[in-house]
Amino acid sequence: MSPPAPDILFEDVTFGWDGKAICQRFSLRLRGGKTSALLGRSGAGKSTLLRLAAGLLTPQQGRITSSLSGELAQQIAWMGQRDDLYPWLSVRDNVTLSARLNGARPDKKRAETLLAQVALEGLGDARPDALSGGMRQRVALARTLYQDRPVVLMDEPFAALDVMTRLRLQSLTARLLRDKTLLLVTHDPLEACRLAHDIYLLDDAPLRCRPFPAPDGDTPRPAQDGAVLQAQSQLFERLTCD
Ligand SMILES: Nc1ncnc2c1ncn2[C@@H]1O[C@H](COP(=O)(O)OP(=O)(O)OP(=O)(O)O)[C@@H](O)[C@H]1O
Repeated sequence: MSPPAPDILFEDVTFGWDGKAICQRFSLRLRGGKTSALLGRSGAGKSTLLRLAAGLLTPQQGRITSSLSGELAQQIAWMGQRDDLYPWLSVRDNVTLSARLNGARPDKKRAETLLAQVALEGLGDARPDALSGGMRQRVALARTLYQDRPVVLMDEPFAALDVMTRLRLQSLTARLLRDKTLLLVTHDPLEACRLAHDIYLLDDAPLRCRPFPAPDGDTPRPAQDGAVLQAQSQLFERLTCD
């Protein structure tokens, strides 16, 4: 059995680009096994925070740790706005890419099971170019699940999709990543209100984090639910008025 998904702790993290501070003594605890959404103005520093958590950038001060023992970077899977599928590999080989990169034997059966879970059954031999944008993002989701990491970082994963595809993928993501610690950067207040247990608004650099009350209830919350729509409109107001 996998260990429970860990809390992620940002402690007094300071980081800047070219002398411009993005965060100064920034602290935040992400609850293990829950989805936290980060929203804020473009350029506030949301992606920088994700990259710090992933170990792609190093804090100039402070630290980012997991409540599980071991290195946080090894506990993380990443999914971004672009699917980054390799066009010369089949869909199945894209899903099992992490095994190839680690010199492990790709588990084709598991890849097929995951493709079925994202409703792409039988498409393992297809090339990514033959798929729609929504299908490609579902392959990217299967690739993320294949890594079976307890923490998933998502940077605007559905931003490039049409609204109906986006809603479907949000629901699928919430179901398939239910037990993970998920940190989701999004510009979409509805996405945050449907998927997140904890919502944070980020002020411009140097970052300050303000909690916003997420609607009650299990995720994915229905997009047409009254409480979800009300929270979405309040969140939209906070984002546009601040
Ligand atoms: N590689 C880099 N070199 C220098 N500055 C950078 C680099 N990457 C990001 N920045 C700067 O850091 C700031 C925060 O960028 P970041 O991408 O984290 O913001 P964001 O909140 O994710 O924005 P968006 O919502 O538009 O994606 C911006 O001013 C950006 O120009």
